[in-house]
Amino acid sequence: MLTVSIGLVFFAASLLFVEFLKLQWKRRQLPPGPTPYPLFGNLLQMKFRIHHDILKKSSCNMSKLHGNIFTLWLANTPVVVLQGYQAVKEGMTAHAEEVAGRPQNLVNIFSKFYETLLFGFCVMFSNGHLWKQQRRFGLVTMRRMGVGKKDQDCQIQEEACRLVEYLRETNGKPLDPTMPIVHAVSNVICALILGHRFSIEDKNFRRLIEAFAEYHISKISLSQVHDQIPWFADRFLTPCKKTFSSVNFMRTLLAEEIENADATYDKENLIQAIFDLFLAGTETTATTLRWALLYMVVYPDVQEKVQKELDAVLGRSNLACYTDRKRLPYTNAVIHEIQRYSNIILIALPRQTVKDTELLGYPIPKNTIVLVNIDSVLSDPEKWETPDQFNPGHFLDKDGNFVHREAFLPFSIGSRVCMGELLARLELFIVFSTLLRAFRFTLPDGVKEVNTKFVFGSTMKPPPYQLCAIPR
Ligand code: HEM
Repeated sequence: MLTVSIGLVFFAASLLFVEFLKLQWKRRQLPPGPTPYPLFGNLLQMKFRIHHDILKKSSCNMSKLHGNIFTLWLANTPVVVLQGYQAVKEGMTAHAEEVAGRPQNLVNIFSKFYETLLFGFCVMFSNGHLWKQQRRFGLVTMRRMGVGKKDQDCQIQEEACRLVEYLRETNGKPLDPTMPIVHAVSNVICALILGHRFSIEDKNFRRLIEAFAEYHISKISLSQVHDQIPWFADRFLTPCKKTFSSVNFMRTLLAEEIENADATYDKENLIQAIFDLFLAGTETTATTLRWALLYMVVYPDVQEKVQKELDAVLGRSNLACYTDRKRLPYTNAVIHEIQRYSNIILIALPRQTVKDTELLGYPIPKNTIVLVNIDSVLSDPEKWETPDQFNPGHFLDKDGNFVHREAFLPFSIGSRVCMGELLARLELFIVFSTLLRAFRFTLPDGVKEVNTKFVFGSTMKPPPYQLCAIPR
């Protein structure tokens, strides 16, 4: 009996050893990185989590050890990580088309669950012709609907003014600004792509927003259960059922909207394009605006300076337009610093090489996953004077003029750069300026300290907080 056990242990150890050698052979041409082990790759070193703290610490250490491009193994899948401005810029632009894919087999990095939810052709995760078609369609739709034109300013101004009205009704009492901000941002997208806004009381609108929130909080653990036993999850797991029912509701509502608009486009394609813009465009912008208000209560001197500049340049009555940013260098710098410092997307959506290519001198085979560490760019010590401090001075010269910084890449870079960058910039500028002209934001009485440590998720959100909007 003992001999059989020893034999089995020896056999298993030999298998593991062969696997170990195979792994070392496979990694010989890839960028360097920590030694991967059979079955787990580097997951043991990463404590089985792609968590920010771990990634920040380990990627800093790894870039010190291995340079600004290194390979991590998630089980037996190699993932090449680009770290810091120089590596990200070069890696994403030198052969932009060759790193423009998304991992086809999302099971490896996300899950079958998400693939099912996204119906396989969401612009964010599609590839090749389908991606090009969806991306072009989305961009043309946004342009046709006026993004970047004067009309778009008016739509955003209208939402900003309604947000002001809503906050005014609170009479300076403490409130969590999350829902009013989400309503405002969602209505900008509705007005843009559906041609009308919704009243906050509208049942469908409320359900639509809840459905998107439901979608965003669907957990990785949930997806893993769904992947293993889909029939069970679909029938008996309430969060799973809720997520799918939310997605179905969203798509049905969008289908009805298109029906009413008598559209002549390919219906499925159009639903997906609208869905994408909603999915990618609401949470990101709303989360940034929530950080913006939080930083204003944490840094009241910055808030006061913005308000002084807004009063001096725009007076008390004019509405803020996007072109005004040129006359408002301090306000513009503060908005940029809010985006840099809040850094809501630590790592861009995963990329995949679509053919054999080269990244920073290393040959990278087709179908290799590439991660762009945006966090490491927005806090690159070689590019920012005080990377770990909230400092609007990062975007100002010594005379107080606004300066563009090449390492400001919150929307990523390359062929798959954020499609909604312009819309997001418009929204952030107009909503932020309108709110700061109307209110002084303060902490509720008795609250002396605020937690600014982000909550890890699909975007890095501020922890729930309350503030008072005191009319100016
Ligand atoms: C503050 C707000 C926003 C931030 C920080 C942000 C950031 C990003 C980032 C980092 C990516 C990944 C790019 C890559 O893979 O390299 C992305 C992709 C994308 N974003 Fe945004 N985004 C914002 C707002 C928006 C808005 C308002 C929209 C649309 C209305 C939008 C639509 C998209 C789409 C469709 C993609 C996928 C592009 C593709 O795969 O080709 N985003 N965004």
